[in-house]
Parts: sequence; C-alpha cells; structure tokens
Amino acid sequence: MAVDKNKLDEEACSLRFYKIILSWDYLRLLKESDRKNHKKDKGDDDTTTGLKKAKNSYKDVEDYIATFEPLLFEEVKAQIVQGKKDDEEETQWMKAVTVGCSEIDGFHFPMISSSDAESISQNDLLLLSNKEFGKGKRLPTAYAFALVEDRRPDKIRLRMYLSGEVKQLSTEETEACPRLLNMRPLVTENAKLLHVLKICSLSTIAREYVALRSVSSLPFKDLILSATESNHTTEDHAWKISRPLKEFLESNHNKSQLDAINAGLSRKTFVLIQGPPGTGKTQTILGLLSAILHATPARVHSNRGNLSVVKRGPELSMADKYNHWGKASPWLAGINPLDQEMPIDGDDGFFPTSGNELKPEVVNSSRKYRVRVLVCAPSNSALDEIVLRILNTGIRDENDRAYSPKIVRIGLKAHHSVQAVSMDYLVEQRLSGMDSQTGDRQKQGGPLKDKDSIRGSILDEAVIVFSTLSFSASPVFSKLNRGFDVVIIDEAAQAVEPSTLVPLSNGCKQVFLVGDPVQLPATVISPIAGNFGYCVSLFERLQRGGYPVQMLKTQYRMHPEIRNFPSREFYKEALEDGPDVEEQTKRSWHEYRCFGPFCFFDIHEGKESQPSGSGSWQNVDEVEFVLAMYHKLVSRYPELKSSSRLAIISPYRHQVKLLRQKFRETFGVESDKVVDINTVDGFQGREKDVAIFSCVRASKDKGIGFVADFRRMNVGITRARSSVLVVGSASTLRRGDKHWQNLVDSAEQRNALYKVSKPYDEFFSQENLKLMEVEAMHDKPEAPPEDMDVEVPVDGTAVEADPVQPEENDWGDAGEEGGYDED
Ligand SMILES: Nc1ncnc2c1ncn2[C@@H]1O[C@H](COP(=O)(O)OP(=O)(O)OP(=O)(O)O)[C@@H](O)[C@H]1O
Repeated sequence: MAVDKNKLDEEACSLRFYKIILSWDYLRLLKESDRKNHKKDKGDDDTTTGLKKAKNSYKDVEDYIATFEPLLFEEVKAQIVQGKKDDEEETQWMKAVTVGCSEIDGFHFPMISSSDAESISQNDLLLLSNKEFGKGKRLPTAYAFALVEDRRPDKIRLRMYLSGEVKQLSTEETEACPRLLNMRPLVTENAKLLHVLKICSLSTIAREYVALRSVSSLPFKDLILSATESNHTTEDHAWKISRPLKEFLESNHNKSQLDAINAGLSRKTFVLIQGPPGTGKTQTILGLLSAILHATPARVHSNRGNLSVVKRGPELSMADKYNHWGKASPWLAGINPLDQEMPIDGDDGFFPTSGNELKPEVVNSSRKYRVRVLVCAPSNSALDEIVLRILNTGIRDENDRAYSPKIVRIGLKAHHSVQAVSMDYLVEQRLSGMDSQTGDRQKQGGPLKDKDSIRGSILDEAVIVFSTLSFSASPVFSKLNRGFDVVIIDEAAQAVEPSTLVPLSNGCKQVFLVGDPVQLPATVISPIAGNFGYCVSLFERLQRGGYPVQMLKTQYRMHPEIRNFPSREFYKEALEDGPDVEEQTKRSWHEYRCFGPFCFFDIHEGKESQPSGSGSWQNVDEVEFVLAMYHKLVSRYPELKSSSRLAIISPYRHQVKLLRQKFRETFGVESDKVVDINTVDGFQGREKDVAIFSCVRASKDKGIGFVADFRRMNVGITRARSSVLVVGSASTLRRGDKHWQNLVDSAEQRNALYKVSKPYDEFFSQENLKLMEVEAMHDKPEAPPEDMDVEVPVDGTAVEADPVQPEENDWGDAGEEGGYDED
C-alpha cells in the first residue's frame, strides 16, 4: 500500500484513547459535571485539571498535544454526560448475558448476548453494571464502561479496561478501584446477567484523537504548529492551465475567486479561502477542481493540444520534462510519469456518474498524470451540496468541455439526490454487473469480485472522492493504492482542529481550507473545552496567526441594503455586490418600508421566559408579532407561501418549537410546506427570499446570552435575498452587545426601526401600511396622536385592526430539528 500511514502508531493511539476512557468512573463524571456547571471557568490555564488554553502557535509537537489532548478528553466527558442528560426521562437499560470473554494486552473482551440491543452499533460506548440505577435507586457496586468492538446479529463483542483508573494522562498510571475489580467476575464468567446502558458513539472523536496524536507524521506538520507559511513557491512548482480553460474560469469567476484559484495553481501548500455569505464558495471549489485536475507544470513546454503553452525557448528534452514534472509534483518521485498515462478516448473503465446528459471525460493522451482529490466537509449536507453541484453542472476539462468527473461519495447518509455516486450504490451496480448509465453489462467481464475489493477499485479509479471529515478515517481508505494529492475541506471553520487533521492523514501535497470564521463555529459540547479554545478551527487559528487568507469579496445573494451592515460590521467593508444584485433582489413587497430590505421591529413590551428545566428561551410576544407579520405578508404576496422562499429563524430551540406549534394551531397542519422555521444553526449555508429573525431576549437587566455571539448574528441576518425582518427588544439588545447596538442604530438611521405596541395586528392595518408605502415617504408625515398604541418610525397612525385569520388549510407541521441551546 502506497499511502503514507503508520498503522502501528495509529493502533497505539487508539489503545491509549480507549484505555483512558474505559477506565473512567461514570458516576464521578456526572458529579464533576454538576460542579463544573456551577463554577464558571474562564479558560485560564489550570494546573488542577491540566487544561491549557489553545494558542495561535505551538513550539513543538509535545506542546501541541499537551494542549489539545486534555481538551479533547474534556469534550469526550461532556459527550458522555450529555448522553445521560438527553435520555434522563427514559433511561433505557437493556439486559444482556455474558457468553464468553478473552483478555489481551490488559483489555478484557467479553462477548454478550442481548435480545433488546438493536440500537447498539459498533464504536458505541456502553455502561455495564450489576444493577440498574438512576433517580432514587441505590448506587451499584460494580460498573464500568465498555466499547462495542464488533456488532454481530446475535452477539456483541466488547472491549473493557478493568485494571484500574488512569489518573495521569502523561504516564497512563492507573489506580485500582473496587467497582472495576467487582466487574471482572461479571464479565469473565459465562451466563452472568448484566445491565447495559448506551451512552454515546465514540466513532468521530476517536478518529479525531488518532489524527491529533499522529500530528508529527502529518503533511505540513510545521506549518500546522507554527501557523506560518513555510514554503516559498517558485515558478518551478507552479501549475498552469490551458487557454480555453483559463478563459472559461475568467468569464465565470470574479477577481477574488480567480485569486483563490491562482493561489492553488501556484502550488502554495496550504490555501485558506474565506467565503462570506453568498460569495460563491461552492462555485470557487468547482473552478478549483477544473483547474487543478487539468493543470500541468508551468515549465513543461508543449506545442500539442491545448495544454499549457508557456513558451520558454526550444522544446525540452524528455529528461528535462520529467525533471519539471518531478519538481511540480514531488510525489511522483520514483514514478515514470508515462506509467501514469491515462487511456485515450475517455474509456478507462470507470463507473457511471450521474444520470445527466454530461459525458464522461475524454482523457487527452498527452496528459501524463492526473491529480486525485479528496473533498471533505464536517457535515453530510455541506458535502452533498458540492456533490450535487458537480452532478448538475459537471466540471471543465482543458478544452473547456463540461464533463462528469469520476466521483464517489463515501460514507453514510448520502442525500438521495446524490445516490448515483454513493459508494454503496456503485458497489451494488458492480455486483449486478450493470452499468447504470448505459444499462450495458460491465465491459471487464470475468467473475464478480467481493464487496471489499470492489470498493477498493472504485476508490482507486475515482478522481474526486467525497467524504465527511470523520469518515475520511474509515478503514475503506486503507484499500487505496495511491493517496490523495489535494485535500479540499469545505466549511472548514465549522470543524474543531483535530477533525480537520483527520483527512490529512491520508497523505496529501496541498490543502485548501474553505470557510468563514465569522460564521458559526463547530459545536463543542463542553463549555469548559470551548472556553479553553477547543472550538477554534484550524482555519481561524491560522488566520489569527497571520497566515494569508484569500477572501471572496463579491456577494451574489443579498440586496445591497442587507449586505451593507454585515460588510461593515464583520468584513471591514470588504464586501461588494455582484452585477445586478440589487435588481435581482428587488421584490414587490419592498413597496412597503416595513417589509424590507432590512428592518428592525422593536417589540418593547415583549417578555422572555425560560421553560422550566431547559437552558433555552422563548418570547411569546415576539411569536404573536411574527404570526401577524407573516399573515400580512402572505395574504398580500401569496408567492411567499412557500417554505423555499420564507424562513423564520431564531437562536433558541424553544422559540422555534413555540413558533412551529403556533403556526400549526393558527394555520393548520401543514405549515412546513409554506414556511421554514428553524434555529440559526439549522440555517447556516442556506438562503431564502425573506427571513424573519426572532431574537427572543428581552430582559430589562440581564444579558442576551448567546444571541451576543456575533457569528450567530451574522448567519441570522445574511440568509435573506430580498428582506430580513428582525424582531426583538431594541433596548435589551442595545444594552447587551455592541454589534446589536450597531444593528439597531443602523436600522434607526435608515428609518427602518419600528417600535411596535400591542395589539400587534393593528400595526399591519391598511391605514398603517398606507403610511409605510415607499412613495409616501416623500410626503411630510403627520405626527401620530399622543395616545397612539402603534408606532411607526416617522408617521405611524393606528387605525382599525386587521385580525389574523386562518386563510386556508394548507399548512403543516415542521419536524423538530437540531439547534444549539445555551445553558
Ligand atoms: N463569479 C460569479 N458570477 C456570477 N454569479 C456567481 C459567481 N459566483 C457565485 N455566483 C452565484 O452566487 C450564488 C452563490 O454561490 P455559491 O452557491 O457558490 O455560494 P456559496 O458561497 O457556496 O454559498 P453560501 O454562502 O451559502 O455557502 C449562486 O447563485 C452562484 O451562481
């Protein structure tokens, strides 16, 4: 196998990880977590916990691991405790019986059998005990964690560590404890009854741990540690693309996008691309793929075809050409480029891609080597968005022909729209011997291979492999005959640093991190690890350390009046609008000033409340106002009655729940078809025509919680193309945070701050709307009467109410979605 991995080291890392975690005392973790929640940890270095604050740069590998390892373990503890919190109401104890046990290298491997363990999967962390315990029950005398090593239909093989609890990370020194000793006879003797509780899955974090501990063998280790650009690229290393492809890229990408693509062609080893909302990150990734898959070393002189034509005197000798290929692509060392030559006519026996009309690539015989790319993202949805774009539009070859590249999407939960290129589907196709595009029997013929070797050959043939960050450590990659040359990580600012290291362990020569640290970061469960800087992405750390960033500056999404505020507040005024954006985002509802493009509604009488036992907040008054505004909007502009066009966003999960419930009650059962209600976190990366944003916090004296996180604010207010309508308490928000103060001030200066009093439906009465007609703005407004209950910024006059009535029964219930609550 050519992939540069030290399997033994990886195994040693995994064993250390499991030994430490499996030795922990579950009940003590729960107690500690209660204590930690009461003690506000500010994230200063702490000698008692061994936690160190994450820094911008590290002096060596030891320093790096000594910082990140304890933080990662802190996060594991939080995941374990959260598993308990989530299931508190219905703790699902299962019963199991021991059916065998072995002992290797200090670990016990009991085999258990259980009839009610369907929900248990490989890599799950379980708690085993001699008795059920929970609220009001006596504590057990024997309990320990166990990892699911192997899940078979009738049996489960577990890994346990019963020698004692690891007290010191550095020495792995253990301390004997009775609860572990008491577990031994329970797992080593047959037919013992065990009580089993599923805690959480360790798959992802275990892979992150291994990547973290392997940092010394990762490509660009020094750059990762120091956060400084170590390589000085010379023209020897640069790549060039053909004129037709260059012309295509120039006509389809703006200057900042081209700069990012050119940074890639200059062979800079680490390229950071920051993509503020709507600036074409995905478009840039597609351009990059076209460029890097069809580039040739700048110094290779070629008169043939459409390859890069860099005239540098006489034709180079064969030896010189090899030499230049070698310099521009050092990983080719030892390989004769001609051995890598692709077959002519595009027939290199690869699987079909999409069902679209795009053809497979016709490989030019003069191309001697093709780069292989791994594209990753933290989430399945972000990944599938790129896969889908490639399936729909293809990428361009050196002759500027669009084609379907050979791609495979590995991992679980692929969206149905990208099934045609998912590994499982392709394996099935191969097994059935059919080519899904042509319906022909496979050309290769011969006996059908087993699934594993089919997976291996699909991976080897693929030019672009798509995987989530976590899945890129899957054992399927160990089947690769050749590693990846380039790794592109999308949404890289939404990943904790160790997870960004995972795909790098497949070996690569160039890395692109694409993301935006000014939008939401990765979700870190442990507030302590978060405070110590565990939630800072590698992208953000490198940027903070002064590493150069290619910033995409032209936005194509938002009306300029929406773009203006986030550009000033978060991007140093760098954002500009693409041509015609204003024209394209102008809508009929802009005839009323209160419907956008960017308004703030001050619900000054609103009250926040915290439903008991939850860390989340709601504001019933804001819900009432949102219903009134929504009703008016869709009755006047029925085209907005579509969940693809209108969003209601709130930072708080409870507010989202309440909004969904009220929409259901008011408008009927199918509101999810006509309106998309979700948390800010659930909306990152998405866009709508109109977004109503409910801020919730309305205390006279308390703060505004995580609403003050400017990244949450940025995402919340940049989802809309035509109108963003912010609903909140102006005084609370102004007092709570500088950015919010600026937002409310900005609305006031633009004459778009509306102070709204109850009853809310009167705000949208015919008379008030008339006063808010854009033309009416030019007339001198009359002052509202003193006792007016409805106020509009310049000229509000309350007339009769326009009560909200259910219009028609075509609404629906939106399913409860994730989100992220503060505690
Ligand atoms: N150079 C360009 N010229 C014209 N339109 C462009 C250009 N780049 C991107 N766009 C358009 O801008 C919109 C957003 O592009 P894209 O989906 O690539 O952005 P994104 O940055 O991935 O979005 P998000 O901010 O949601 O992650 C798309 O409609 C795309 O066609």
